[in-house]
Amino acid sequence: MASKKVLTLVFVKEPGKILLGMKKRGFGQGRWNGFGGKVEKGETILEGAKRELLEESGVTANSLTKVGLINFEFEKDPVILEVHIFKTSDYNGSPMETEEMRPQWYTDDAIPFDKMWPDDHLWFPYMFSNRLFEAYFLFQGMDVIVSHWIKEVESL
Ligand SMILES: Cc1cc(-c2ccco2)c2oc(N)nc2c1
Repeated sequence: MASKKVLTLVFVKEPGKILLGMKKRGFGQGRWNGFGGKVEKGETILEGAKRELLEESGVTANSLTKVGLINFEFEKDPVILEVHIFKTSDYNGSPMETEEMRPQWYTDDAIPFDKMWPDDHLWFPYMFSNRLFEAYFLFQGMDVIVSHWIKEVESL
């Protein structure tokens, strides 16, 4: 019986650069990613996204813009990850290292895709060109994408 786990990812943007975090432990450890995690009972997806960004980077988002919605599935695993992706350039605070993440700014033309999840280079162009998207990725283990689709949508 398939079940869903709702997660968030937030990318902080400045003109020409993006804030990424090196995941120091747990799921996705050793990869650069946006900031995020589980949405807890009693909070909205937006509240969860803001909370995880603050917990993981010390940055407070004043507003978030929807970027996309991705469903990730792993072979032989009934739990589908429903990941809601946001970006912000309206925030307070300077990024700081936490137990979970080591933040670092990257210029948009030098994103370390070789040290990120293998799906990122496929949907980052939608984020950078402000095209709302939905996507699905089927993983075999943590490194191999067996199949995927991405489609631009008018609303999420
Ligand atoms: C399978 C997978 C999971 C995540 C994830 C976990 C928590 C939030 O997102 C990813 O994030 C990115 N960029 N690719 C990802 C692939």
